[in-house]
Amino acid sequence: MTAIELDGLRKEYADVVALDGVDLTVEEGEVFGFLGPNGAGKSTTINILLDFVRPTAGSATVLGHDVHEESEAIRERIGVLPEGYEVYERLTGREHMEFVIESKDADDDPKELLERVGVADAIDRRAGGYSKGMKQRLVLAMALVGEPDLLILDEPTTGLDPNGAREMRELIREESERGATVFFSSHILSQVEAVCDTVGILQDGQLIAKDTVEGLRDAQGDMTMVVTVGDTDGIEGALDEIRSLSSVSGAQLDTDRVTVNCERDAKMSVLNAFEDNGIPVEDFETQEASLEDLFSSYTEQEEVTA
Ligand SMILES: Nc1ncnc2c1ncn2[C@@H]1O[C@H](COP(=O)(O)OP(=O)(O)OP(=O)(O)O)[C@@H](O)[C@H]1O
Repeated sequence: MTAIELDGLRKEYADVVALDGVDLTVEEGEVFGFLGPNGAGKSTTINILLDFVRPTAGSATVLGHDVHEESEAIRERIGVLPEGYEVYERLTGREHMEFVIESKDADDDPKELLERVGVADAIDRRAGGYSKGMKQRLVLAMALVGEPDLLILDEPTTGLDPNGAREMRELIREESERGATVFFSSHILSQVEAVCDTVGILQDGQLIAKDTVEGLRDAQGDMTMVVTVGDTDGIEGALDEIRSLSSVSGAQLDTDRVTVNCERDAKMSVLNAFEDNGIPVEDFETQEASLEDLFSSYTEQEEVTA
């Protein structure tokens, strides 16, 4: 069974098209990172999954259930950290947990879950006095109640300090190891890269890429090579030849290091071009595009072709 299935999902708000025909499948057990610039439609998608917002057209299922017709069945099996979550100011952390445990008919220990998110010390304090990050951790603990089959986390690391962000990554990994599917949106690409099996990039309401980070790199094709040369005499001739290779998009010399932007399979021809022109290669390293580079290259390409 698929964890999430979107089929031709469209959402219009007056004259704004927030989602423009999104097809997406997230398999059970996957850790899926949902990326996109501000206003791309990520929260709208999540709000449709949670039945907070109705789509204009298309359909969405979660764990095989229609998001609107069978929202109750879905609610029992998912855990959610929504955007703009709120806590009850007068209730303690423990009372929040007890409320969710009861409503989900679960038997979790409130303290244990609060320990997992690092706010067990404040278990008997009113949540109104929690800091922003503590509130977020509390809502996350509430999402973990009942070992949900699917966790939907909207920007889970916003508001967390670096330790909190690391703990969040660990928690996502633990939940995934338990067998849960995790679907989370984020702007913090390094976080996504560290934990996701698959990422989807949404832009202007359209899914413009869906792949593993490695797959996106392959599709993008480019990498950077930094070549250290033993001698720069006559290097201009070598650089001209390298720049004329169809698989090379640029080559720059800086003292004894040449930075070459090229396709991933061009490594040997670049190195040969140095040697053929009498320039000894002392060392070289390749730098893969980070998810950040891939993200900007995908979203900028779309802007150019739009
Ligand atoms: N209730 C609403 N009424 C009118 N327009 C809306 C509403 N909600 C969202 N939109 C519009 O739909 C588009 C998608 O917004 P959405 O919040 O889904 O994007 P997002 O990817 O979550 O952005 P961000 O990363 O900034 O949170 C935007 O143009 C936004 O202005």
